[in-house]
Amino acid sequence: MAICTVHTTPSLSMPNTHLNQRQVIFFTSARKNQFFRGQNRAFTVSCSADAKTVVIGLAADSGCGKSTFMRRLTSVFGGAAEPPKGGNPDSNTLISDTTTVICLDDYHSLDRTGRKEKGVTALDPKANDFDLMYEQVKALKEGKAVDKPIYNHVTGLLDPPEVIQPPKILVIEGLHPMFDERVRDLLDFSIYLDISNEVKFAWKIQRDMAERGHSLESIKASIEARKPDFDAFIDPQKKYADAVIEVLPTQLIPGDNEGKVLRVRLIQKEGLKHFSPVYLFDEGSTISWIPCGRKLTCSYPGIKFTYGPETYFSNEVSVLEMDGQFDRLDELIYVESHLSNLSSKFYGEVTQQMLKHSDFPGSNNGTGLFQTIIGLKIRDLYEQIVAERAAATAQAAKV
Ligand SMILES: Nc1ncnc2c1ncn2[C@@H]1O[C@H](COP(=O)(O)OP(=O)(O)OP(=O)(O)O)[C@@H](O)[C@H]1O
Ligand SMILES: O=C(CO)[C@H](O)[C@H](O)COP(=O)(O)O
Repeated sequence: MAICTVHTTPSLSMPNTHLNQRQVIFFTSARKNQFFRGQNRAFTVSCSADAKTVVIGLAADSGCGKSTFMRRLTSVFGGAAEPPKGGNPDSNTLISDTTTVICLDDYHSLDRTGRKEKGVTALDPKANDFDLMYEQVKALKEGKAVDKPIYNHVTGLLDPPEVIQPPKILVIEGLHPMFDERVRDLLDFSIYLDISNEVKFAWKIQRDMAERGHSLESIKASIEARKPDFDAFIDPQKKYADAVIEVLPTQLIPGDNEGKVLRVRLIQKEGLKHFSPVYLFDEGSTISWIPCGRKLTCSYPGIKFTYGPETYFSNEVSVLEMDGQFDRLDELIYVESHLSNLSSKFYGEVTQQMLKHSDFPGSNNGTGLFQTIIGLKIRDLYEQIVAERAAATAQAAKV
């Protein structure tokens, strides 16, 4: 769909008829620059700029909560996300009314055997096709469908491609959304999930031992084997992110390394056009707040919020931090009422979203809270961009 202008001309048979000279309508871009002749008038359709897809990048190592974040984000827009209908059952793509989430593993240029033969990991840029990633994200952003490859995580092979239509919001999630400068420049907003080694280890053990039957030694070995490439190619992307969710062990329990109680920091870049950071109490000031008391039930070790300005990789940021976990999620409304710039559509929307997905990992702590907040921020960013485009088109029509 494109936003187009219809130029009407007086009818050839009725040259003095007063007609609207221009009208802004929605038209398929296939009709662009065509000439039509109606009953009493002739008109052409010209499209100054095609309506573009908003592109969001989400970077993180494997097993760091990308899928959970995506489920929270999709829910903010309503509707469930599903794999392409009738397609490859092992597709990594998730489509909803508003969003399409593509997994960048699909741009692995080497399959599992190829990586083994060449002695490279999936994190190594040599195992990924950044030219194709750039071309296809660019095409989707311009409103063109693409034939995207599929990396099959079950077989470790590259499957035949699937057609991806340009959505309203395209999320590219995976190991390298901000690695290649050309791809990075296509992003309207970028997020990095920065999970500390201790916490990553605890989550991996929980998932891969409990749910996938791996041994403790094999989990340790896999983390160690990936670490050099993670440090070289994945971690450095966080300096480009507009928002970083940093997950660390709690500071409320001295010496804790269980990874159950978490300290989570939402690092938000200042000065972006379509994003204004969430703040606690008083924008720009430094705050420390322990909300436990009459309105918020807290068992040991309690909850502590902090907020304030910082510098992150030479960028001015504001950081909202939550250490600890909620006992009763419905009481989150008390915390929500003290946060500003949430981009919610009604009072209590953050709490409502969190309650709706109370079974998702991290719903009782800052990971779930900050993922939900960023979900609302992405909706707001999308709505701002769409409104700006509509205003620009209306203005062009007036001129
Ligand atoms: N906020 C959280 N709190 C606790 N555990 C979490 C959290 N987020 C994720 N996990 C754990 O990590 C596992 C992986 O989460 P998720 O599937 O969302 O990550 P992912 O980055 O999409 O993983 P992959 O890339 O391997 O598919 C979950 O099954 C859960 O055990
Ligand atoms: O880091 C990863 C991204 O999710 C995977 O390890 C990578 O895609 C390789 O996949 P596989 O485990 O199928 O070899």
